[in-house]
Amino acid sequence: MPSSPCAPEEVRRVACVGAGVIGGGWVAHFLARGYDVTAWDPAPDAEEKLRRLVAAAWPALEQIGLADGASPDRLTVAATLAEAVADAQFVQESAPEKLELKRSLLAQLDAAAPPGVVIASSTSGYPMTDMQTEAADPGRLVVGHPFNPPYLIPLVEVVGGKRTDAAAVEWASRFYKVAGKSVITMERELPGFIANRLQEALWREALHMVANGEATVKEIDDSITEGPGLRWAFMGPCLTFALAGGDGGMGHMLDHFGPSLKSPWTRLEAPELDDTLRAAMVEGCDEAAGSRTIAQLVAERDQGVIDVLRATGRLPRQRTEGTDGIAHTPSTMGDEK
Ligand SMILES: NC(=O)C1=CN([C@@H]2O[C@H](COP(=O)(O)OP(=O)(O)OC[C@H]3O[C@@H](n4cnc5c(N)ncnc54)[C@H](O)[C@@H]3O)[C@@H](O)[C@H]2O)C=CC1
Ligand SMILES: C[N+](C)(C)CC(=O)CC(=O)[O-]
Repeated sequence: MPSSPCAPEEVRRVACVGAGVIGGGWVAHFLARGYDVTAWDPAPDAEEKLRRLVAAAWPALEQIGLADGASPDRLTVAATLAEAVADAQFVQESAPEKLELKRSLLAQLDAAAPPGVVIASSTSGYPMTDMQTEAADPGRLVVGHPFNPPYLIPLVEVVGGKRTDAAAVEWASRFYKVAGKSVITMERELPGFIANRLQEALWREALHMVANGEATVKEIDDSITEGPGLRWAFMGPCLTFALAGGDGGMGHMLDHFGPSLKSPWTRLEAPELDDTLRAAMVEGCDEAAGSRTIAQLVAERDQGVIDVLRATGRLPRQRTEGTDGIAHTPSTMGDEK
């Protein structure tokens, strides 16, 4: 692979390919961090939806602090994929989670983007080794797995495939940090990466409980938001459980509770996602949402994440009032740029 044409700190132009929930979220994030963003999405109504998503996210982004010069006006929606990436200095792909589509799209992006520019996929679980098979220069393809919404949740998991150049992984990790993200750079490929492997374990058990009538959607959600979720925002599951061992820490915790690992609390197989389970999950979520629309829930979630980031010291607690009446808080989530 030719080396990247610029240092991560010098990037000014980012291309986002695929502009749905996650691609749109990336667009909002990069705009808020002061980049020029070009997006492309083949759906006929993509531009309208994208601009709506950015407008809905912007108040939250203003709250956490915009980079100098950041503006939704710095978004260009390109007519073609080639136009979108023609002068990009970094490309984020967020197309649907279909392996064949990813393979062919990444090959097209590789053919169209300037030589050496790093191309990252938002995939939720495919190893890059499986996606980079058709690209002429697989060395510059990495996974950059975000969390929804990418404009508020700091984590990105970065990992290359067997044919990825180590320099591309290093470059992408550095770039995301400069762009305000919190990065885990994985040494080796793992389907589902780290966080989704953990989330899927929880999710699988939730589906089992609903399928078996053991718990409702609301009980499952409350059990996390009123319970362990409060701890997980600032202390992970391992350290949290070390405290369950009292002064004896993790050692005592394992001696005491280790045998329960063999109890039937965990079920290794995923449940069949049949029509009945699908309907139960949809109905349960509708009930939990009550009269709140998706747009209202998104705003509620965004405010909740900001409050948690602030409460846990990852954003300044004090806000200053700008002359326009908008709270401008310098974000600590992008302090490397
Ligand atoms: N939804 C989520 O919570 C998360 C999703 N991801 C990953 O992000 C990626 C995108 O997922 P979502 O945004 O949820 O899907 P989505 O369905 O909301 O958006 C996908 C977009 O891709 C567009 N598209 C279709 N064919 C395309 C092509 N050939 N080239 C470019 N764009 C194309 C669609 O028009 C659509 O706007 C997937 O790889 C997914 O696994 C990662 C983290 C979280
Ligand atoms: C549901 N999902 C597997 C696509 C979720 C993710 O990949 C990450 C997230 O946002 O939790």
